[in-house]
Amino acid sequence: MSTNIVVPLPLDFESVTKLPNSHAWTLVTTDSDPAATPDTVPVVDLLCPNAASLVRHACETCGYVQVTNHGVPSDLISQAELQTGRLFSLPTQQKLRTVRSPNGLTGYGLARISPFFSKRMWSEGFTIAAGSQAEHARQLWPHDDDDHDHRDSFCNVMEMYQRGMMRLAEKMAGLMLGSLGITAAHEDIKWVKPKNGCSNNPQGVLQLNSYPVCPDPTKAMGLAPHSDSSLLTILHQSNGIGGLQVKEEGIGWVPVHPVNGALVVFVGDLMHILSNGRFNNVLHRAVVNETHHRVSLAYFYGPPMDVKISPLIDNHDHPPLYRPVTWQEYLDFKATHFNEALELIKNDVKVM
Ligand SMILES: C=C1C[C@]23C[C@@]1(O)CC[C@H]2[C@@]12CCC[C@@](C)(C(=O)O1)[C@H]2[C@@H]3C(=O)O
Ligand SMILES: O=C(O)CCC(=O)C(=O)O
Ligand SMILES: [Fe+2]
Repeated sequence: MSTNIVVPLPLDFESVTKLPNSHAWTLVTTDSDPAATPDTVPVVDLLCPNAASLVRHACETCGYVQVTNHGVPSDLISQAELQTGRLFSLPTQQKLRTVRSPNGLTGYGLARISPFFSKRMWSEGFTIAAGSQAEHARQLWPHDDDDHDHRDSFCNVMEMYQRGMMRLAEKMAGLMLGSLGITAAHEDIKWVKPKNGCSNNPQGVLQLNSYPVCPDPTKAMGLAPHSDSSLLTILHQSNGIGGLQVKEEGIGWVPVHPVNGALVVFVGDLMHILSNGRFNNVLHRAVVNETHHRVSLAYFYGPPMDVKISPLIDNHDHPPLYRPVTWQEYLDFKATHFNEALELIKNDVKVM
């Protein structure tokens, strides 16, 4: 006997003129409170000689940093944003051909954290991993003629974008870990710089997010508060259209305005574990607006799926806070326990 699991689908946003009750959250403040502006916006030029210590400071305090001179061509980023906009502007029926299966990783659908909230989010997502763009593009554009061109340009751009992101992610991982005195020579993180032909490679997952224009942004939530499960996440957000916010201790939700040419790098849960709690896996969310369709491209970088991650800086004064975990195990905890996942892998603290 087969069980039919019903996957909740994103709304057909274009056909909606009034915020449905299913999507109405209790007041989401979208305006930035001037008092809630951080003292320093962490923007680091990666060509600057003291980039590593600036990155380290940002990771320890804010948990994110905006990087410039990152080496990813601006033209490639614009192309990827354009292709993302084009994908989400397809008719709903066409996007639904690639809908993510209940236990699947890739394809079109709601944010995975949706089941943890009683209200729906005002967004749709599309996940790409390990070359999945080719199969999805065939489903999205199945015909020859014009479809063929759309298919090719989508696949080429997404492939190049993932390659650029992987390169930058490796650079950022090296900088972050190096700033803590952990180098690639360390036995436990040899996979950060894999040798040619080595099969134990780091993994990348590309998540395309779309936040359609919303009739009542003060009551809608684009993407609910979460931290990322990755080691680090590289985010590009539409130029000039804000929406990303981070939670600052003692302040509240603070906007992260897009900086022209910069990419946002978040400390993920696995980096928080590796750094034995020193790097802040910052809580963040996305809010929506009434006039502009916003897209973002989030690249999640993590270790090879079967590699155990455990705190690398521990000493007598700071015993390891967490027990070893693979990315896959951690994603499974996250899928069942969401923001409590880290608690599940905490070592018992013995109170004397
Ligand atoms: C590698 C991954 C991180 C992610 C789960 C996923 O398997 C692919 C989508 C990612 C995403 C994007 C939106 C926020 C988030 C919490 C979610 O629901 O899906 C993240 C996941 C994560 O970091 O745990
Ligand atoms: O769209 C954004 O600004 C945030 C996206 C995000 O946090 C994510 O995809 O994990
Ligand atoms: Fe995120």
